Amino acid sequence: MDKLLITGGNRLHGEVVISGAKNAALPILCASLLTADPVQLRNVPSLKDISTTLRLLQQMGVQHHWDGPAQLTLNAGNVTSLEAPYELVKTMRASILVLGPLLARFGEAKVSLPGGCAIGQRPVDQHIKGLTAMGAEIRIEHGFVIAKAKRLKGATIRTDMVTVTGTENLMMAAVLAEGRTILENAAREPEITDLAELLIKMGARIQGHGTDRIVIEGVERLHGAEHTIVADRIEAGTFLCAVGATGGDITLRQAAPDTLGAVLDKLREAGLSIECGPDWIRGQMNKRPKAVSFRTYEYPAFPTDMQAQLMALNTMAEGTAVIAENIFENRFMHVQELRRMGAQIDIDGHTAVVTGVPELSGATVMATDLRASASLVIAGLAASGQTTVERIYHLDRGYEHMEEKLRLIGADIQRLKQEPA
Ligand SMILES: CC(=O)N[C@H]1[C@@H](OP(=O)(O)OP(=O)(O)OC[C@H]2O[C@@H](n3ccc(=O)[nH]c3=O)[C@H](O)[C@@H]2O)O[C@H](CO)[C@@H](O)[C@@H]1O
Ligand SMILES: C=C(OP(=O)(O)O)C(=O)O
Repeated sequence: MDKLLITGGNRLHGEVVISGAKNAALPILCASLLTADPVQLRNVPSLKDISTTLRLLQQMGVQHHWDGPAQLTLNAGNVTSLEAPYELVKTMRASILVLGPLLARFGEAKVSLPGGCAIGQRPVDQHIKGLTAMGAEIRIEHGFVIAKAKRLKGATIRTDMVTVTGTENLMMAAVLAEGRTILENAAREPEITDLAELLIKMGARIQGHGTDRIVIEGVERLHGAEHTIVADRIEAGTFLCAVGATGGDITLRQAAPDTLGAVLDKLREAGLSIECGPDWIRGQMNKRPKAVSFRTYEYPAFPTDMQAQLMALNTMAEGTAVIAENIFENRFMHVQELRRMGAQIDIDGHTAVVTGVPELSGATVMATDLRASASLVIAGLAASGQTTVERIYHLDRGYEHMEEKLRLIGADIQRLKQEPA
């Protein structure tokens, strides 16, 4: 398992090109199952989760071809299997996103329940509730969701909570259903808007995406389309936290500042000077950060996927921050690792109280999930001495060439390759 070796203390200066969003690309790859025509994508990030999804689609008979860097064509003209096996699903929650498209186009699907994930229980009951309301017969057997439906029928579905992949799965199912589907209490994340925009290019009739009420008129079939995946707002936010921690002056290119409102507000509160253009963000920091309290909620509020990174910034800030995690019940696993670096953090239920210290000290730490890993990298970049971040396969799931991008802006960071025993 690879490790990252970081020597802290370098200020960050220069430009970073932001990749396409993982959480938009994953549902979009699954949306290729909805048509027999080619779907051409640009700005596809090169990530472990993307290669896992491509393997999953490939074993169903979906062909893919890289046409150039970040350019991918998918063709689901000859689907031969309607099953998503455990081996491919276990590492990646997003694989549940083949359920809606398979059921909508082929009338059946057998999808392994996603494996236990570190940040919470993450059930898929709302996906099942919605598809059942659309007329699917669904049973759970031997760890698989087994679903059948002659043709899905439009329905009004109000999910018990706001769910991102739930909204995506139901939206993808509804585009080929008979009649009108209304998704109430829908998620409003920019990645949902991006998926809806691709589906509309494929011939889907969708309105209200980006709001909490999405209305979909089902059509008989979809056709191929071309689409450029939206920039990764979480990657952008992570780099801004990094410069907040080390000090310096960085400009993010090919970014989407309009998707980052709540994050930019908090970073400004922490003392960063931030300027934005249509597709760039400049972040400058020349002092010790100030502590900023925040609560995670659904978009457009502060995202849970940025909680660990902003906590890392708070560990070295002046003052005390109160951080409430309201989306996942077990998303503080970076805390014990940050403490190993000298951070002062108390946890009470879903609230963390972080009292900033003047400096963290490098240590060997263990990455436990994707964003926890990013928080440890941020802490390591600012800490005194050397930090080793172990188990970085989590980071490779969701950040494209993170250490190379950081090195280009002056970080002292290396990957130590370790072949599995
Ligand atoms: C691939 C992808 O896009 N992942 C993102 C997606 O995950 P994901 O879509 O899995 O997260 P959800 O929005 O579904 O989860 C929100 C909350 O609802 C609960 N829930 C969800 C569905 C369900 O059927 N039953 C249920 O109880 C979850 O356990 C969680 O507590 O949104 C999360 C919240 O912004 C992000 O952290 C993830 O990065
Ligand atoms: C939790 C995340 O991803 P996933 O839903 O794929 O586990 C994330 O991107 O932070």
